[in-house]
Amino acid sequence: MAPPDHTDSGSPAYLAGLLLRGRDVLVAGAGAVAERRLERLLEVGANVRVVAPDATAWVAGRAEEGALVWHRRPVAESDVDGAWYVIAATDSPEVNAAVAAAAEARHTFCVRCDDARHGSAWTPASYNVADMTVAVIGNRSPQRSKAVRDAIHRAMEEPR
Ligand SMILES: C[C@@]1(CC(=O)O)c2cc3[nH]c(cc4nc(cc5[nH]c(cc(n2)[C@H]1CCC(=O)O)[C@@](C)(CC(=O)O)[C@@H]5CCC(=O)O)C(CC(=O)O)=C4CCC(=O)O)c(CCC(=O)O)c3CC(=O)O
Ligand SMILES: NC(=O)C1=CN([C@@H]2O[C@H](COP(=O)(O)OP(=O)(O)OC[C@H]3O[C@@H](n4cnc5c(N)ncnc54)[C@H](O)[C@@H]3O)[C@@H](O)[C@H]2O)C=CC1
Repeated sequence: MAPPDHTDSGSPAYLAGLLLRGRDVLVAGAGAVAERRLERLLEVGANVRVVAPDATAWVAGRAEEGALVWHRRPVAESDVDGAWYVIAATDSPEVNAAVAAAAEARHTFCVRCDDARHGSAWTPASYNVADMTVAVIGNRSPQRSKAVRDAIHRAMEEPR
């Protein structure tokens, strides 16, 4: 089910703060995009399973030290079983579509990195400081969200 393209106010995404500590998260694909999202998932303590034939050196390193589990093979629909949250970040639109469909069938939120409208969650541009996270989300406008996030970051650092 595709989200609406726009609303009368704000992003079409409903922002929620997911508490993923100790919860199972599936990341399909282990390239640059997956890596960017994995950093934060590990910071918040999610139990991450990565499924991908190849991974970046950073992902392989985190797997080696036990920070996440890396299954070195193509993803299967059954990998979605048990996950609270899914990121479909392979470089194959067909594979991402199959992962997103498996997540939809299980009522599990899924970010589809190649075709956001056919996923059920989006990743904000974020910034973390002490016990505070700033997250900005637009309407498939990551560059604009990044710019707003950076502006907020600068404002937070200005002396009062
Ligand atoms: C909708 C969303 C869904 C989601 O993936 O979660 C989405 C979708 C898509 N992004 C695409 C492209 C790029 N996205 C980035 C970067 C970021 N993308 C992020 C979020 C989101 N991206 C979600 C909500 C965004 C919003 O607020 O509106 C950020 C903020 C967060 C993060 O990724 O961690 C992060 C900045 C992180 C930071 O710097 O902190 C770059 C690189 C860059 O900018 O450096 C590029 C390549 C250059 C370009 O095209 O701009 C494509 C086309 C893919 C294709 O070609 O196949 C799609 C697909 C589509 O729109 O359907
Ligand atoms: N949403 C966003 O912010 C952005 C999204 N993209 C999209 O994300 C996709 C991925 O980008 P990158 O990480 O740069 O690609 P990449 O080429 O660096 O990595 C692709 C990953 O997918 C894995 N993979 C391939 N087939 C698979 C399968 N059957 N099962 C499991 N894993 C499989 C590969 O092993 C590899 O780890 C791009 O093709 C593009 O469509 C690109 C830039 C930003």
